[in-house]
Amino acid sequence: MTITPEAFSDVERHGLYRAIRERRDVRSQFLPDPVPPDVLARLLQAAHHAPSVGFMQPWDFIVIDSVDVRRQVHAIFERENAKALENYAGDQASLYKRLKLEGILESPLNLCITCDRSRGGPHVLGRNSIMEMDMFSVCLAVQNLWLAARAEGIGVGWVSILDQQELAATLKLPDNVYPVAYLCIGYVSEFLAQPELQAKGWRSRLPLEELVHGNGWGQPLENDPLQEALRNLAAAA
Ligand SMILES: Cc1cc2c(cc1C)N(C[C@H](O)[C@H](O)[C@H](O)COP(=O)(O)O)c1[nH]c(=O)[nH]c(=O)c1N2
Repeated sequence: MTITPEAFSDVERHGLYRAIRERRDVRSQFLPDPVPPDVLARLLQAAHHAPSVGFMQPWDFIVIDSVDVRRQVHAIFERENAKALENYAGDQASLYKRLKLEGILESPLNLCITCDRSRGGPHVLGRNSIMEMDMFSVCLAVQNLWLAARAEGIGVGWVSILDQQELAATLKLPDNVYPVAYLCIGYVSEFLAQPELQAKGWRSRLPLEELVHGNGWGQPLENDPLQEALRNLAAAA
């Protein structure tokens, strides 16, 4: 069975681009309202429909609603965040201290998306040369869930300031299972119009036209109609 390749309607297309544009990493705006099971099931299904190397589907989803487990993860965050702060000095350190970088306890639900590196046996189609392809596949599942959540009005925040081994022990992961993404999930009071790190002056979005190269690193696209189209898009934004 196939599906005809006709384009999405304007409304559908705009909806997809809107979800991409208005998706945010949420830390500060979580509401305590629970995520209904049918909505969570849709988000998990969106994640499960991500592409994966050799159709490996290396992900598992650990749904964490226990406050006790979340407190343990939060304690790991606090230790790791204190270490991360040591990388900065002066004004940058003061700004780093003021950043809110997780919503582990404020969000009603945490979700860990893992990568089972041995799923489907040792030889995975497409993972023969680059072993990390299974991890990249899990990242695509994360992004699917993140975008679907935005369309449902639900915020997602990725917390990576965590010791991976301590997190794996807390979640009782087997040796072959790697915790790729620790996510905080819940309805929000608002979605910020721009990334929180940009709003707080940490870092800004880079101009897309400076990141598009022609035929090799650093090769210009000058006079290329694509360069022109990129500039037009930036001007319209
Ligand atoms: C792999 C990975 C890991 C992290 C993140 C993202 C990704 C992709 N981000 C969120 C990140 O800061 C955010 O995506 C950017 O600042 C851009 O903002 P928007 O996602 O567009 O709102 C993130 N944010 C945070 O507050 N604490 C964290 O530990 C992390 N870790």
